[in-house]
Amino acid sequence: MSNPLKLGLAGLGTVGVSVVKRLALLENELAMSAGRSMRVTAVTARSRDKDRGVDLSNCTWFDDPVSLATNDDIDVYVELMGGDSGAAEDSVRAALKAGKHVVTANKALLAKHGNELAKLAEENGVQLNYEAAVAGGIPIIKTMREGMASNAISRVYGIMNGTCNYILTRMELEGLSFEECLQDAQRLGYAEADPTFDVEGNDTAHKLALLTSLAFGTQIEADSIFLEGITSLTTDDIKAADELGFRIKLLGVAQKTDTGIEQRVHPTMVPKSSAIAQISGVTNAVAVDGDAVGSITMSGPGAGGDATASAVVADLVDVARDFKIYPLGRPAAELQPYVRAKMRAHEGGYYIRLSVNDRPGAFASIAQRMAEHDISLESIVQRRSNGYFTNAQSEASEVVKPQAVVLITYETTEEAVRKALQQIEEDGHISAPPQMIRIERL
Ligand SMILES: NC(=O)C1=CN([C@@H]2O[C@H](COP(=O)(O)OP(=O)(O)OC[C@H]3O[C@@H](n4cnc5c(N)ncnc54)[C@H](OP(=O)(O)O)[C@@H]3O)[C@@H](O)[C@H]2O)C=CC1
Ligand SMILES: N[C@@H](CCO)C(=O)O
Repeated sequence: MSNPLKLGLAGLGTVGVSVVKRLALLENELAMSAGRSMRVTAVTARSRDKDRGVDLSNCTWFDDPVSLATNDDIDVYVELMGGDSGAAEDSVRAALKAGKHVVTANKALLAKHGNELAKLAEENGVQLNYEAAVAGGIPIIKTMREGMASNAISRVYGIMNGTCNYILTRMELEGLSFEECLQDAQRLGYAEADPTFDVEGNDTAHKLALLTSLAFGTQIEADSIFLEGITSLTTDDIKAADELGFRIKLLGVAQKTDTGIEQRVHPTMVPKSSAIAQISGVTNAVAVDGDAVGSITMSGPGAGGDATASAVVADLVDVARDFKIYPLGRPAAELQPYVRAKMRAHEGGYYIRLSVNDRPGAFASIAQRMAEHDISLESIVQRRSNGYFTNAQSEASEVVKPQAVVLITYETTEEAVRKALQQIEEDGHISAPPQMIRIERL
């Protein structure tokens, strides 16, 4: 057997510690399948004194990630700190330039700098592996980059953030508040260091940006992604979706259209009977449509120490086996420029919740605005609220009853819906900004 593969590990948090444990637990099995043993020889984190619950006594401690990344005594730099700049960026760049293989779970870094980092890895003849960066334990990078290499891919979509799916599932099934669910997701190690990245959709966008590049052979272009998170969703929306036969999921979708590639991340209503609606808790699911295979869907744990460590260690096994592949599936110089499809041209059904002031003519006016933009309504659900309030725009003495009205549209365009809603707001018949959720009949 060859010499051990020496690993320098930066980051000893949820994922880093799970990687150390998994390497120790499966030491012999991994050595057999990889053809050589793997050993963590050097580590870094912010705090040297913290008890991590793992034995690091044989590892050299580094205060500085860049020094670790470039140290002569490591073969692979394993970056598990997170962040799209600073220590993560500097150390990964330094490692690649120093001829070290890099394994990382850092989708934020790759979404921002992936094109350059892939090029740097190629120039230095080393691997840049990042299976853990997308959908945790699901081997979606390998599936798309290797297993589906002979397919022309037309669409990739899915639930790619465990924290959001965990929150939405518990809000729906247990009626818990958003904050309670988020705190639990943080306690369980699912959320990002800054959880706004999860709930505002950025984390899904980072992952989608990587899958888009693999799917269409284009440069990574995360800044062009249409982005809406789950923070504006209310329990009323979740209940209304349920009553109408839908479930709300945060989806990332990338698909080819006539005008370019659409990349979007937003809460989506999916029919309860669809496969994606059955994905609950921290589980992720990614579906890929290819011309030869039709549609392939993979589901599995999208976050958490063990699941993510599974992907990190698989990447390490690839390095140990000396498996070579272009990080983005083709030479970085051959990636095509990304051409963005306009979100306003997006076609689909829409859920619209309006808080309508119950005055004569309000409903007729709303229906008229919809008709003016050729929007056909599949259903209208009207619910009287328990309370009354005084409408600021009405006479001081006038008391109006707000009514929650939910409209479900047939297929229409984003442009039409946005224009109609803008006019409805200007008409003054609603007491709060409209809620709009896209429907995907998967
Ligand atoms: N948690 C998950 O389920 C998943 C996470 N990821 C990604 O994996 C990476 C790590 O995530 P996770 O383990 O959850 O994060 P944690 O916050 O749990 O751990 C981060 C670790 O990095 C160390 N660290 C942070 N900044 C520095 C720095 N400047 N110098 C040295 N060490 C530093 C921290 O040190 P200290 O402990 O001393 O503070 C900590 O040990 C991120 O990129 C994340 O997006 C990917 C998939 C799933
Ligand atoms: N915070 C991320 C971790 C996995 O990438 C999530 O919840 O999905």
